[in-house]
Amino acid sequence: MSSSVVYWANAWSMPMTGLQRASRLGGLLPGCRSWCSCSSSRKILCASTALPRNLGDGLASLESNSSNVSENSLEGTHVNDETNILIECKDVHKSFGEKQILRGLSFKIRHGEAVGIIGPSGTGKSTVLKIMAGLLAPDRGEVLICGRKRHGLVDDEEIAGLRIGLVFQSAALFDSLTVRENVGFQLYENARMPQDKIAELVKENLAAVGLKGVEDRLPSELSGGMKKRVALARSIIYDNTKEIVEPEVLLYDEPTAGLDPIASTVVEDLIRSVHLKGESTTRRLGKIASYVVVTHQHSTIRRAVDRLLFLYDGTIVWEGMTQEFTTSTNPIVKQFASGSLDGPIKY
Ligand SMILES: Nc1ncnc2c1ncn2[C@@H]1O[C@H](COP(=O)(O)OP(=O)(O)OP(=O)(O)O)[C@@H](O)[C@H]1O
Repeated sequence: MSSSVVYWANAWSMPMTGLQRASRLGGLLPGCRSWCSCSSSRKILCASTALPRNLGDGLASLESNSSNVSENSLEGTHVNDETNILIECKDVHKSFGEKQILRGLSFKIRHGEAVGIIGPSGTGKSTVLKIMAGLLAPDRGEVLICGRKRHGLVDDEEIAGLRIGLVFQSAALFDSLTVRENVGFQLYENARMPQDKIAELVKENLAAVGLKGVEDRLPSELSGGMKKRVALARSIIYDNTKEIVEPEVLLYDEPTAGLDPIASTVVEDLIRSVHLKGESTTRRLGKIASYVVVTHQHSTIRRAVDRLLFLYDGTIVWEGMTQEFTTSTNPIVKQFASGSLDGPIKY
């Protein structure tokens, strides 16, 4: 058996064949699904014992980690660390029919990073997340997971030791299941835990997203914001009785879209709080080693991520630390940050 786990949280658009396939593979997540083609003796194969870096603390090395970034588009501090790369997209191309969406996209997500992907609507941000999660295959270029090329999609047996979760914009809860069953679905399906222990974990994870006493409700009895938080609880719950759990990269697609400012703050802080910053994956099991957030919201950019990738016209046209975003002189970034109609971005 492979030791790989690639898990996909909260996907709502999975075709039935995929669901059935996931079930066969033994790890179906709720609305999410889990491809657990793994044995119980899974090992951390790519967890770094190095502490995640505090990216805001003056790491001075500059690095162009994106071959298509223009000369002046790398700003500020970047990590020149080739040993801690969890996911790498290399010269990725993707078209839908005649429409070319990605035209040679390259970037790296390192252990410990909190990365935002921003850019105008329709530029392919969600597509990038799906490619990273293994739900879509690039037409050209490659995706490396812990340095190993992914040949297939999510159930690629050769990917080992890194879980990749995708939290879709839509909460994608199972309508006929209670909140408890939705949040605990993965554990009810896969874990060898007593039901009361799972219920306890569900309660804890719901409390972490600011929800109490909703376990017995159906999704239809929740507001949109509550559903999003339930979906987040579902994406962070894990079997904490296991001795070793793979580190995980969580990919969030517009986690705060449609939320009021306070609910957005709750979600942004939650995204931060489940991150493994400052701790070793080997010590705190099952926590989020790195995460990537696609967002349009300024508050989410400010609160939830440290480094930004700006996607435009199929490539990363700018990358920098979050604080550099508003002061950048890059005309594309300037226009986007100010919301101006004048500039290189045409609608
Ligand atoms: N499965 C698909 N089939 C055909 N076209 C698609 C598919 N998925 C995405 N597209 C198209 O690819 C383009 C990029 O879509 P994507 O959702 O990745 O953009 P985005 O940057 O996330 O947009 P937004 O910010 O509006 O959410 C869009 O034009 C979209 O219509």
